Amino acid sequence: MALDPRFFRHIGQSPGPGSISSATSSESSAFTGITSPSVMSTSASAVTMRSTASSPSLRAREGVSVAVGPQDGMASPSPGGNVRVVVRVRKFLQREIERRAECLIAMDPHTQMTSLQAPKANTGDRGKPKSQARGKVLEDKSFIFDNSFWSHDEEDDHYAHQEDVYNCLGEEFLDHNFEGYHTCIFAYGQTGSGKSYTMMGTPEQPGLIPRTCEDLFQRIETSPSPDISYNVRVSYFEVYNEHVRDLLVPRTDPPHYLRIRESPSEGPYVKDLTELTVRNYTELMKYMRKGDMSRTTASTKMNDTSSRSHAVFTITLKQIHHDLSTDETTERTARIRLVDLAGSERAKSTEATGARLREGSNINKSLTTLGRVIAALADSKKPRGGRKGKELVPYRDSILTWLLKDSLGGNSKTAMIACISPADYEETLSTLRYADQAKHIRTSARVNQDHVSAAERDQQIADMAETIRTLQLSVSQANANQRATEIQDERLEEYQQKVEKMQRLMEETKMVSECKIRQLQTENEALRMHLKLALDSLKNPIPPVTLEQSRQPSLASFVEEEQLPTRDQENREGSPVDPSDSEPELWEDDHDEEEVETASWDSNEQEAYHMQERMQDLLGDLGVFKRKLASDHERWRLNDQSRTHKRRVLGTIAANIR
Ligand SMILES: Nc1ncnc2c1ncn2[C@@H]1O[C@H](COP(=O)(O)OP(=O)(O)OP(=O)(O)O)[C@@H](O)[C@H]1O
Repeated sequence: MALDPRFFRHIGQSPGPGSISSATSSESSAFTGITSPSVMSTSASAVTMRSTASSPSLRAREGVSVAVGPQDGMASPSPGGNVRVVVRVRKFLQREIERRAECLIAMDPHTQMTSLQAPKANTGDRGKPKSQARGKVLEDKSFIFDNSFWSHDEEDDHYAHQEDVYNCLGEEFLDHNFEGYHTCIFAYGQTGSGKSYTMMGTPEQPGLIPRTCEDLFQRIETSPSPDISYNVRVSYFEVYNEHVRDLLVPRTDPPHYLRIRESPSEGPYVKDLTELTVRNYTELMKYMRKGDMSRTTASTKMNDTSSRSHAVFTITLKQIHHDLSTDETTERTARIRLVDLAGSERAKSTEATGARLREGSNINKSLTTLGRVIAALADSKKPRGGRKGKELVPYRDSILTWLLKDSLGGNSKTAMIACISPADYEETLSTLRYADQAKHIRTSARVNQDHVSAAERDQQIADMAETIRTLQLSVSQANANQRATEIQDERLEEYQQKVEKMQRLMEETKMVSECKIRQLQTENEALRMHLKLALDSLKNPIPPVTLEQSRQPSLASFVEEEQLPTRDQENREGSPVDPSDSEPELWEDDHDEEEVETASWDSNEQEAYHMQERMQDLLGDLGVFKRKLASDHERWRLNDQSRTHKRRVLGTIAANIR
């Protein structure tokens, strides 16, 4: 570990204490890049090898001048460096022990060589180095990397613990961050090969990310210069099924995905990504764990807690140094990107179906693109500077490569940790080939430093104050507009409620009216019938049958007798009529009957007449009622039209307001 030499020079002090992470951590280990005791003992050849790989570590240590680079307010240039590539093999997992898997990996701590042995066809074939698989000849392969971390058997001397990986790689990269470089460390490998273990680790065995965070705050807290102030911010996102999701905000259903934008100075970035300022290690870890919990993982046949997404944890370190004597400020910004990629997987091995299968195919797709990007960047014969060259690197073919564009081939010191399983020939060979290609990638890291004079700073402050004022104005304007919109919305809602209520009322009234009409129509019909019957019976009176029988002869006799008295009178004209001979009773009776009949006719006629009069009145009333109903209907129809019109107008107002 080393603190920024420029700052030490400024205050004339030596670097602070070493990393708290490891007792084996020391300047010598950082120089050699080898920290486990056994590896340290064989450091000579390793040093030679890493020197030729032009690792960022050596450049940074030699390049103290970088830290005191040009004071012109521009980022200082630095020669390009190759991507640093390390490989780590894990121990056997339970399922591999159970199937008595054979370890196909060997690592030489002297040369940092990783060898992959072809699997034997059967146990009797021990001597034969070659075997056949699907028509292909499987051969032993060897690769040399910047570091080969042997984490297979803890009993071995050169076993690499979590802290060894950090001391060898993480610590050195943190040095670069304090020097003002952007860095990126990403773990690559097949599913279940140990990427998350290396990057995150477990609470008992913390990985590279927590160790980097811890060391970062250790360095800040023990910073010897009071003139330097630090600002640390973190963000954490995942790329899942080709979508970006913020891991520092609670999960939502449906998930909220973020968009990617590109700025001319910063390259591609995630828009609206949460970036939190952190003051200490505890706070930072809290956010990291929160993000970790939110990350998409699932159990597969190959790994109980398989990461189904690529996770990108970013720490932005800003160092502001103010020189009291000149009243000048120097700002250094470094971005520490720590990436835990999802593992490549074979559907056949994972036996995934449904969502898992879809995830797996998306993971493979983006990793294939990463492979093509690495291949394009590693092919030094192809020009990369011009327009033509840019088009050759397929960054945009996946979200992952698009977002890592700067880290893979731009302003960053980058390391790849290739994680391999000890007993999977084909997958391991593929990973080692990827890693081998990545060694050839050269990035163009530069110190991100801004030098600001007192006058420039004052101008910046004035500009910022102006921007803040404008923003405040637009915020208050927006607030006012929002309030007005809210009031309009409330009114609109109120009005709509009233309209609905009115509509309901009218519908109810209409129903009652319809019911009344039906009743009146029935009554009217009944009255019509009644009247018709009454008139019919008046016009054609039909006497009751009994009355008809008794009254028929009497009527006949009545007619006869009506004529008789005339003759009798004629006969009796000369002779006195015996009053006793006359039939006065009969005459009286007949006369009474006639009178009764006439009276009854009169009263029936009267009754019919009254009834007719009443019917006329009722029909008249009905006509009035019908006319009233028709006018009510017309009124409602007009109201309905005006309501529709009002609604339309209000709708247009609301839409205009929004
Ligand atoms: N160096 C190691 N030492 C001990 N255990 C390890 C080591 N590396 C990996 N493991 C164990 O192997 C298993 C798989 O590791 P891990 O989850 O890190 O794989 P991965 O590459 O991240 O997988 P995926 O891509 O599916 O997420 C875990 O149980 C982990 O604890």
